[in-house]
Amino acid sequence: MTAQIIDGKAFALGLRARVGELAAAFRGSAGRPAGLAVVLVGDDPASNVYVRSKGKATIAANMESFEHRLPAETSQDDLLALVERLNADDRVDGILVQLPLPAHIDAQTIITRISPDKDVDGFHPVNAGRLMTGLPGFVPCTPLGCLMLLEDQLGDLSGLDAVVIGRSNIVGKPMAALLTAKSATVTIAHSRTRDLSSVVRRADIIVAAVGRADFVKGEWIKPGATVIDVGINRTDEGLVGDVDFDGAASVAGAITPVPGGVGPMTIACLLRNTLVAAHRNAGVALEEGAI
Ligand SMILES: Nc1nc2c(c(=O)[nH]1)N[C@@H](CN(C=O)c1ccc(C(=O)N[C@@H](CCC(=O)O)C(=O)O)cc1)CN2
Repeated sequence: MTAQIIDGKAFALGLRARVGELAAAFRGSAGRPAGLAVVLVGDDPASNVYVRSKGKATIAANMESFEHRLPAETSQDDLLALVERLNADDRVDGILVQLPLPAHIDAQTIITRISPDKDVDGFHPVNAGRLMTGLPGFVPCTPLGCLMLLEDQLGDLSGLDAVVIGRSNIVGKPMAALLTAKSATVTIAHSRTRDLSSVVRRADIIVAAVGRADFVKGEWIKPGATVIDVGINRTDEGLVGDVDFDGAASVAGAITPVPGGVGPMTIACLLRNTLVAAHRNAGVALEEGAI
């Protein structure tokens, strides 16, 4: 193996500690803690674990956690009514509805009802528009975490060739927007991309977010490239990413592992976004570049 392993777990712990210190200071100046409401509908086992981790991480970061666990048969109208109550609750700075939702609920309808100023997931169309136009807003946590790891690894990204594999609203599209804003030359590849291996071979940065185990092969990777693996695929061999790790690690310059790479950054960035939301909502200044 030649690649350096990018330790997302360690980076996330550092970020969480910084957010925790700033959240304690916020509590002092605002006279209340920053608050995050997390809503889980149903009993998906992985979602259940993520929601529990988010609650624990919120409390450990000196913030208040409001957890709402609703039965799988909750109606869309009842969920919308809860979102409206959370929008109006001054103790709540950030609202997150855990995805996926049960099939009878339209996720986009729910996301669009969250106040954009409490949308710490950054999924609301207003925040997507702010990201595209360079206005301050909330950036989805997973791509924000990927960007932090990339900048920590490579420094200035300008002029680098980046390929984002996957075009979801949650990862692929915001990731491409973030890399574009950093002046990388960005290609979004997807299931209809012709000759994907050649497209990937040009890239200095590869972000794989396809949701298919071991999809990206080592032979596709340019020697020395930086590989960010967003995939979390549960297989008989355990948890694996979208990148064939062993193949890629023998050619890449640096690579994120699964687990322990991008995943932990998602929750750390959620806490970061909640802290930013709390400062904005309470009118308390947060020093530029503090986190
Ligand atoms: N409303 C949202 N729903 C979902 C999001 C999201 O950002 N907002 N992202 C994912 C799930 N997710 C957080 O919600 C998440 C996924 C993975 C991890 C993580 O730390 N993964 C570990 C492995 C943990 C495991 O064994 O499963 C790792 O990669 O090291 C944290 C959060 C979908 N839904």
